[in-house]
Amino acid sequence: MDEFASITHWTGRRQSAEWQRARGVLLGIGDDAAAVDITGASDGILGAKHMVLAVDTMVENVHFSSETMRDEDVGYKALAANVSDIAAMGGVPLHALVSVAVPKSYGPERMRRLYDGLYECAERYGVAVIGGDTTSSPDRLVISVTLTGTVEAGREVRRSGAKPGEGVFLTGAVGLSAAGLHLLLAEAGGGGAAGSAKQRLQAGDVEAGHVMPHAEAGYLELIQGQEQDGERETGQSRAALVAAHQRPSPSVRAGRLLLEHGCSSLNDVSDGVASEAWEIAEASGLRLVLRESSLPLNDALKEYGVDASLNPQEWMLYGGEDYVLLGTIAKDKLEEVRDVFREEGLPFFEIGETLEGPVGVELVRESAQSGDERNIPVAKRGYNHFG
Ligand SMILES: Nc1ncnc2c1ncn2[C@@H]1O[C@H](COP(=O)(O)OP(=O)(O)O)[C@@H](O)[C@H]1O
Ligand SMILES: Cc1ncc(C[n+]2csc(CCOP(=O)(O)OP(=O)(O)O)c2C)c(N)n1
Ligand SMILES: [Mg+2]
Repeated sequence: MDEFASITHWTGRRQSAEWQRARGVLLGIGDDAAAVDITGASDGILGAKHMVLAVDTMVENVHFSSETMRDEDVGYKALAANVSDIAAMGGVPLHALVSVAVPKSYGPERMRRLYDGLYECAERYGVAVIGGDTTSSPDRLVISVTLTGTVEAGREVRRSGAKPGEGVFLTGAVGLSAAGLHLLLAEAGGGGAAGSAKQRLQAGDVEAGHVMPHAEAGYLELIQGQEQDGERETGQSRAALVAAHQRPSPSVRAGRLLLEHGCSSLNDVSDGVASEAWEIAEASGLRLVLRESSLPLNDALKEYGVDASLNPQEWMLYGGEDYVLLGTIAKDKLEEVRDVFREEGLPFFEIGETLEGPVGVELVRESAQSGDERNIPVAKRGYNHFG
């Protein structure tokens, strides 16, 4: 199959012209460039709007491998990671351009499966696929997605908008994706150690009083002693962790609600809560204090951590690829937001607060015995491609 036939094989007859027109698409795949009219898009935005744009790339053996992701998952997640960036601006995702560099080992059927997953995500979030680029690759698959979205003019939610004295929240569970990756690599054999290498602390972190590594006492023992909430089917936890890794659910609806209710900053959790919290703290010039007992410890994560004798807090703070939103909002707005999220059946976890500088991120740990509290500095680290 030549290049053009391949593109048609992957993308042809996936989205009707009518469906795309509702997203403002005037001209889709097939010409030198696509043409769109964002003012004509039915995106639910009334009045003046601005465009928000994001791009994210996934590289085989960096972001995924044949052991961790099926081809469908790669396509799904490549788009989902971008959808999450648009959600983190409070925006509505609209148009995607997809660039792929394809090795010989990926025949037409594998690429078609990749696009099955990509279009599944596109349908779920209402994204029109309007173009892309195709090249060969000597060795590994690379997929890069560029996504547009819209947001009420001048209302995009930035990282820099947090103010001292606000609440800090998460729109979903964290740590599951990293635990899912650990599990998949461990099951693949031999990869478990390699997979957790990134999750180990550098020696210096412990002396510096940073959050303890998996082997250290405290959190793991604490949660080991806790009751599990009810019986869990074997495999249920595994499925939850694997799904979180392979099929993230970006918080678009949550982002829209948060914008509407005047949240002051948002960041999506791609590199880990610690890293994203540091980005908000630095951009906004304040201290961000998280409460250890308020971090949402998911049952499946807890169970896997206990089984693997690894501290799930490591995954929660430093794992990444959760694609939920971390943000801040004035405390007097918390109650209405809490209610709205409950009504819509969306998770909303209040995990800390912002204080006046110096810039940094801390974790308040309460002693189980004495009830004493101490603040532990949270290391500024997360997934780093050049680390
Ligand atoms: N991987 C892809 N996924 C989706 N659309 C693609 C992809 N590659 C190319 N396209 C689209 O197919 C059409 C033809 O692409 P191409 O032959 O690369 O055009 P050109 O030679 O003008 O760059 C364009 O509309 C382009 O946006
Ligand atoms: C096989 C494999 N090894 C390691 C990882 C872990 N990993 C790769 S990239 C990444 C962070 C997110 O990627 P990035 O490109 O930094 O996303 P961005 O911040 O640009 O959205 C993580 C945790 C993985 N997903 N798969
Ligand atoms: Mg990026």
